[in-house]
Amino acid sequence: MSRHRIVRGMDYNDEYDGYDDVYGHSVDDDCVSPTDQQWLYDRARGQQSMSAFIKKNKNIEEEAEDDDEDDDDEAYQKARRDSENFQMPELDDIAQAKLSSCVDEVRSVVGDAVSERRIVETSMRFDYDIQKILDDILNEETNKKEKEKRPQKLKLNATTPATKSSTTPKPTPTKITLSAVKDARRGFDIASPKAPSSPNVSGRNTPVEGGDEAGRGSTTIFKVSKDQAQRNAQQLYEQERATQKSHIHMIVIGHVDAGKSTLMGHLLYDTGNVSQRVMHKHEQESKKLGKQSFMYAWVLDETGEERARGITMDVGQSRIETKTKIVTLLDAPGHKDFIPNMISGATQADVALLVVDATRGEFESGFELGGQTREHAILVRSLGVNQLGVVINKLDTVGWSKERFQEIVHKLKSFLKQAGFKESDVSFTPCSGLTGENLTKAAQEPALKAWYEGPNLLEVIEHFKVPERAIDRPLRMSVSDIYKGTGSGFCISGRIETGALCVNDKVLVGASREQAQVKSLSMDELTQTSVFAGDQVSVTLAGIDVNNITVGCIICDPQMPIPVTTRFQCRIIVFNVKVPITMGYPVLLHHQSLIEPAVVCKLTASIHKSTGEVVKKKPRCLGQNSCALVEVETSRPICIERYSDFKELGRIMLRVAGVTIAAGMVTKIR
Ligand SMILES: Nc1nc2c(ncn2[C@@H]2O[C@H](COP(=O)(O)OP(=O)(O)OP(=O)(O)O)[C@@H](O)[C@H]2O)c(=O)[nH]1
Repeated sequence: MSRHRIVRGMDYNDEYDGYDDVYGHSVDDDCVSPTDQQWLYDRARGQQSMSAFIKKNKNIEEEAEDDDEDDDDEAYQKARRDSENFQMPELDDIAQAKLSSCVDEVRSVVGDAVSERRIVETSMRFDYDIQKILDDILNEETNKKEKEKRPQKLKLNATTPATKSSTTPKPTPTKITLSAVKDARRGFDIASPKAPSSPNVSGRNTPVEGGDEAGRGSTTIFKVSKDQAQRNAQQLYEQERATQKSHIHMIVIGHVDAGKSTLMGHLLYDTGNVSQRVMHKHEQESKKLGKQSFMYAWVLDETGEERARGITMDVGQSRIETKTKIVTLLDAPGHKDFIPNMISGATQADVALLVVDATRGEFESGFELGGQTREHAILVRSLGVNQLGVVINKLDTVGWSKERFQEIVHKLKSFLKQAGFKESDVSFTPCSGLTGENLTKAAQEPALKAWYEGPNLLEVIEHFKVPERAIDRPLRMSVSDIYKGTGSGFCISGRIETGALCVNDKVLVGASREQAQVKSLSMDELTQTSVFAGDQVSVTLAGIDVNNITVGCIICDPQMPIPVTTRFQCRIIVFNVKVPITMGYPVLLHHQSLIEPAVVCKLTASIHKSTGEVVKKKPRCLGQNSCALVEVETSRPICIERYSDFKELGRIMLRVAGVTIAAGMVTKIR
């Protein structure tokens, strides 16, 4: 009896409507089928693979673009640093050039502690005289008086005051050195956060009329403790974690029924992470329901509905310890209805295990006939996962056939290369999650032992490299869950993408820019005093209404806030579109755990996949397998980063009617 009776009972013609022309076509040994050409990147046709696309985008900032875009970029730089939707004044070309070089020069001295608006205003006021501008900015008292006297010449969006500084010693501009300025900045009397007039006033759940009134454009730099402001996160990390094992998050992906939960459940049991008593209970209970073959899957499929329906619906989480690592396992749902959950899980992952069912006909339906093997692999790669362990599972059903193993490896190798995985970062392991063959011990089954001498699954996991963590960057944490804690305040959970977070730290929450205080931190239910980039954590927050925080929002450093915007430019690769993308195309934007309705509001240019050169400015539409610069607009403000600034927060995915139509990287924030 199939575990997925209900799913299998579905009308797949309806279910996979829309996938026909993208997913489910074979990559043959030597050639790609004609329909695959629509979305796979065929080098033979002079087009670039996704790997090249992704590689290319790593240097996106350095790419030359057309003149219009250069102008836009100036605007972007300002908007990004100001962390608000600050509108640049309209100036003629010469004034614009003067202003730009002035802002850059001032910025190189004062760093990010001074708002963009402040620099622009001061630059214009002092007719681009650098010395006067620096003098003014670094002398708060003078600046304050000047500001009071002078009428507002620029039409600005936000109503909040610009950054204040009061106690900065007035340095002689000619003597300013970077270190001196840094010291001076530390002495700024940073304005305290303005208390919201009502808890809901600027909440993400309560969009406020007039956009910029919503507090997202605030230029206030919040006051934080000296300890928080001067913390050396890298040093703290080394002190606290030097003796601990490194930690990685591994997502387990693959087509529905490939055996992911069984494999992980068995692995957890074999590594001693599930007691015999619990396993016995699962065995007895699953037997009663005539579903004994799911007993290992039940370790991770914990909800009644998942067990009754026989499918994983949300990402199950558990952890194992290897000799050198702590590995958090994220068991993703395979069915296409739950891809949003799978995406949310994949955003937390460092590495992935792709499970395929070796059973004849089953591998083919997962890989070639509209299955999720392809989509999952492409999604995790687009989300930045570059190490992949492929598990050729259920090999017991084909008598441990070497030929079947090789056939599958061959087909997958070719596809994964085109999806952007480096050959050296991909491994293939024959296993049976049900029998436990080759999971934690070398192959025992004679038919497998006869031809396989490679690593078992645990060794594969052990050999994953730990990605570098951006610990010394400003704090960014994406919220994937919100729940009521045991004490006062409430809890959020999610991944620290960059930086560090300590108990008592002040943080800014999402697009509302409201401030909250960290009351407690925990990781795997253990209390912590500090957590770091790469950690999956629970945080108890105080000082903010629970209604003002939503899944998908970003928690950030009050002194280096994340940009908030409703419009950004991104470079996308189009996978599958029934109707070509035109201006006004409605999509669901996936960014970390955020799912937000959005519109493709501008088709800036079609670009060449290999060279990144503009092929056509302002194309009228984008078809399958095209690469383009587009602008996306959301109805509500969201927190987002440029890929070149924070690659962790600069990736997006566009989906329409349950189908992933494009993946991309944010290149500019408006
Ligand atoms: N013969 C055999 N059957 C297996 C193996 N692994 C899993 N199965 C069976 O395959 C079915 C599906 O297994 P699951 O572990 O639930 O599959 P899954 O990939 O987690 O399913 P979703 O998460 O819902 O996509 C169950 O009936 C399992 O007993 C295996 O190695 N060999």
